Amino acid sequence: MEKDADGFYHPAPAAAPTDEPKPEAKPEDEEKADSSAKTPNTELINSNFEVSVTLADQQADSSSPLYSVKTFEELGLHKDLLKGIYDMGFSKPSKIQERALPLLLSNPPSNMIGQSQSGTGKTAAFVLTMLSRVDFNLNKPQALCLAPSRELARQIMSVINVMGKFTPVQTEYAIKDNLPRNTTKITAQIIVGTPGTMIDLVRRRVIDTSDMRVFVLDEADNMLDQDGLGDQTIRVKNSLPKSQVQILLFSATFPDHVRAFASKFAPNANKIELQREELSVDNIRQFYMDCRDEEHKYDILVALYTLLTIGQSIIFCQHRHTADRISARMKAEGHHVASLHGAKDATERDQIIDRFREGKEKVLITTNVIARGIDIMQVNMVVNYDLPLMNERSNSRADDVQPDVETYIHRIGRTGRFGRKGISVNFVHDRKTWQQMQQIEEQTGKKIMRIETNDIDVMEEKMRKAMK
Ligand SMILES: Nc1ncnc2c1ncn2[C@@H]1O[C@H](COP(=O)(O)OP(=O)(O)OP(=O)(O)O)[C@@H](O)[C@H]1O
Repeated sequence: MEKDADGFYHPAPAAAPTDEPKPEAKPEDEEKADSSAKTPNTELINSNFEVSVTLADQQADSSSPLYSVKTFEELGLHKDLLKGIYDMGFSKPSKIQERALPLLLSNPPSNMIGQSQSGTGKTAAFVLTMLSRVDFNLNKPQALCLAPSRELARQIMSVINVMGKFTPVQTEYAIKDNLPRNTTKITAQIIVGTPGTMIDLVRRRVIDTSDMRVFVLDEADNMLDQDGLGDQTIRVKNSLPKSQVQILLFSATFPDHVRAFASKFAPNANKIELQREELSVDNIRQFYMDCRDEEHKYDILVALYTLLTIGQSIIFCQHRHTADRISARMKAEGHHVASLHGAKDATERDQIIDRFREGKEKVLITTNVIARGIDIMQVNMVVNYDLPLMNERSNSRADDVQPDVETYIHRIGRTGRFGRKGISVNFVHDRKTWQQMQQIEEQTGKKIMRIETNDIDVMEEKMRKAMK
């Protein structure tokens, strides 16, 4: 593969991904699903994704009707919780919920490791479990939920508050700059937060863990990874009573290097998972655009601006300074964009994500900080301005840096929520990024199609077609 006359890197002809998006079989209710961001796509509820269930109790019969439910009523939930579920507009459990909920809610409580694609209803499953396990008459912490970012913790909290709105549940955050410094005791039943703040509150005994019943790790692979938040998460777990706590690990991805540890962390867990190839959903159409160099990436992003604002879009950069730099430049050129990353202070982060969630901002330029879990239905485009990369180790040659396939799957999963359509675009600009994209393609088993960038009008037309 060499640079051509236009300065682009192209694949060898035999391996060339086709220019034209493949026609896709339209799900029957596609039009309906697209017509309103509020109408869930029943494709996901009816989908044939193979959900594999491994029961911790080998004697149990996984084909028993007890292990799969078609309605929320069958779960024997309290009527106030059922009301909350229906109030959210959920009529039936999703595929993963069908299998997960009976196991999550059965007694005695058992641990679970649940893996299914982004946007398939994992959050609702573990929130329902927390809400149905706590005793509302006891004013003590009984469920802890950890997430890797404050944005995700706040989102999970909003699901708890909506689903639990007909119950007397009390909730509290364990996120930075939220609790008054002189707080001595949290009496709320469910606490959601990030690991650093949570361990701090546990250590200072602001959170008494003696009555804990449920411990949830959302984005669990990231939370257990030693390169990530592993240490702090383990410390939180070690503060919990040794028995009685139901441990729930959920993520769209569980790479091999955390899989074994996850099984130790949540011993005897029931496991629900999908094949890796099925993890990036088919309703997200993936493209790449080849750019001549870094500067050309910026030009292409600007050329895409109109398309980015048709719905909402998220632009992912590898570094905070890139997010700041391109957003400042775009703003100076009169475009309306927002940027969000971990170096901004808590209040600003909250304001930015809230404005984006409310649709007041249409384009969000960010880093991996919101690659996971963030659920905003109107996001119909994700741009990987920089491909996600594994931690660049100081001693590794630039050429050796591997793509971070898990993060890629999570990033593109910010669109195509709950079976809706979405598109993702990767910018490649040299041999190295091209190879990294090929590795992503190989490892996810999903084709990434090329979109020409030579002629902006043609590019725009192709994108518009793909977005329909
Ligand atoms: N049974 C249901 N019926 C209708 N909508 C649902 C149902 N379950 C979940 N949803 C909606 O689908 C969207 C995605 O769900 P959720 O955020 O739970 O996905 P997730 O699997 O946790 O995603 P991620 O892996 O990205 O964290 C949410 O907006 C949620 O409200």
